[in-house]
Amino acid sequence: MTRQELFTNIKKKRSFLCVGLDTDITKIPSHLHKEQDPIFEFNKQIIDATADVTVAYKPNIAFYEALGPKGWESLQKTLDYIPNDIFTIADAKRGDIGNTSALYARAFFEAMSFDSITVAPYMGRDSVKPFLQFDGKWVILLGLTSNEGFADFQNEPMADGKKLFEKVITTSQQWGSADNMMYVVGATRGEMFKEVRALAPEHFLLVPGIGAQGGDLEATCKYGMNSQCGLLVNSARGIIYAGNGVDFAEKAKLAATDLQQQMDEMLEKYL
Ligand SMILES: O=c1ccn([C@@H]2O[C@H](COP(=O)(O)O)[C@@H](O)[C@H]2O)c(=O)[nH]1
Repeated sequence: MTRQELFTNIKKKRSFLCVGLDTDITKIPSHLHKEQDPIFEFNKQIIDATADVTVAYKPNIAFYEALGPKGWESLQKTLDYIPNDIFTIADAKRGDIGNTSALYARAFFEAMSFDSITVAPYMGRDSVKPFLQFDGKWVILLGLTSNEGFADFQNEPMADGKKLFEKVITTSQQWGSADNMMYVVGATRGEMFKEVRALAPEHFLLVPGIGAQGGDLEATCKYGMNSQCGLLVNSARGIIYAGNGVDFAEKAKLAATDLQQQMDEMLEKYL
């Protein structure tokens, strides 16, 4: 999917919502356990309930690989079920020496057909570039993460006075462009979106941290939105576990629609 197609979907749905499919077998409603593949059945119902207000789905791979081969099967079925016009993100946070990264890329872009993958940048250029060799696919580099520990390294000044996340964002622009690279910036980072936008005005940002982590949608949009919206805002637990009974999908739909309506207002205000 191209940047323009992503923006067209955002305008059409008045939404830049990314639903996180962080499906935990211990948290899904008990009535689903009688199904042959409870994880897929849960995801299927979540997708049916939220697809009309959603522009991206982001399964976090940990939730699937923790279940072994059966988890990978549920992931593949989920990916196949997501409508073609919705952007897919493998939140896998991969990255290794070049030949290994090349195989991670094949796993998620060829064996599975995700549109994008999250990549940890800290092994540098040869660990990231293999993911950028696939036409129409995207790398989403960790920039400024949503968790408390972001301050340990990402926000630390380096010898040249630049913070590590600034260095990641500027240097990585030599490897890819706004048409095949995005950055992860947490919704908990507030005004720091200004610093990110000064360095990457055109790139899309994947923004986790809304909902369960208490991130701020208004600040994210005020400081982070660009002329093509430039934001994919993720919520997982806040949507998929909005309910825990037989009506879990309806509750998820309400939570997703509530967020979409706030996004509609943000688009009106800041785009
Ligand atoms: O900085 C980051 C990077 C990734 N994540 C991931 O996003 C979701 C957030 O889930 P919620 O339930 O909406 O909190 C999850 O998959 C994280 O691994 C992040 O939170 N922060």
